[in-house]
Amino acid sequence: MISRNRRLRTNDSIRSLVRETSLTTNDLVLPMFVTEGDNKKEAISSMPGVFRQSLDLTVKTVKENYDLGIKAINLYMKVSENLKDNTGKEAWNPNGLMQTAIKAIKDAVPGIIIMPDVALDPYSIYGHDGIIKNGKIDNDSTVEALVKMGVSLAEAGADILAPSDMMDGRVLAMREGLEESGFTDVGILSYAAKYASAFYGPFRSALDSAPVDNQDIPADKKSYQMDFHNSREAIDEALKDVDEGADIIMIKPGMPYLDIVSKIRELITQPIAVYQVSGEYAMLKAAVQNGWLDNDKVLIESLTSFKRAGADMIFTYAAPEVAKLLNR
Ligand SMILES: NCC(=O)CCC(=O)O
Ligand SMILES: [Mg+2]
Repeated sequence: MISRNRRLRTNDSIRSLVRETSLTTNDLVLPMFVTEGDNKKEAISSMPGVFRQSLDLTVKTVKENYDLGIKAINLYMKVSENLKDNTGKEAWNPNGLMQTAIKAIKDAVPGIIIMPDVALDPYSIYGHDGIIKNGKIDNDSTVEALVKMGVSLAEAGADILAPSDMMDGRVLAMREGLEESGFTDVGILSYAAKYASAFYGPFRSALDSAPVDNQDIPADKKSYQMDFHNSREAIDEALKDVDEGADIIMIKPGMPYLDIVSKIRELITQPIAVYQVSGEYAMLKAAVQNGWLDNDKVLIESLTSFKRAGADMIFTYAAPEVAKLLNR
């Protein structure tokens, strides 16, 4: 034998020398759930270690995580039922929870990159990302609403808008809305390939935002989120969003969709984000709680696999504990 691959695996030093990818705190984006009120910290049972917090505690958590090296957060609001309707208009209330949260966090931690979620589902009585017309999710009126939401979040101080709704044409409309309002430096991270996935279950219970059971409206999000049987369609979605002005492209969920990450990596030059979604997080944590998997090892391995597939940044609920592991 001339070639022995094991030579370069002999010890830790040689392995680190030939390492092709590595995970650092620079890669991490922390998704956070904010709820109304003061001094509130509510556990989310299907997401061990993740909490819905009122804004005062959220600001503290952001500060702690910034000091650990986490430079970006992705925000989700849980608003009360009486603020929800079919238009989602609470989403662009200048004094709404999201707008207030962005201002308070920026004041306390000016260096943090705030990437608010842009979608109507937390504000929709139907739990859909769009406005319902004649029993269907109406694309174009939803896009108009999303532009209003996006501009209002930019006014509050958002750095990068993160539209997760999967309506067609919303990236271009949002880019134009931002330009016209003078927010030329506010970026767009588009959820370009977001699949209709069963892995979002724990997230929807965290925000109480699942599509409601009502025979007059669609029971699922399959008319706008992607069919998980497809991959060419994901490429088309990503290329379109790049053409429409997206600065960063998101692929979601993560672990079951690494083939998509790898394909899109070959085709675009823009940074790619991947989301380790609530169901992936829940799955790992459940096995850890049973003593079946080693927490630290599976977290690092699963997140590193996103980097290997081609991701530049990773949205993960485990960001705080992973940052601590990486800082050791
Ligand atoms: N825009 C956020 C989601 O759709 C769900 C994420 C998750 O399941 O973690
Ligand atoms: Mg699209």
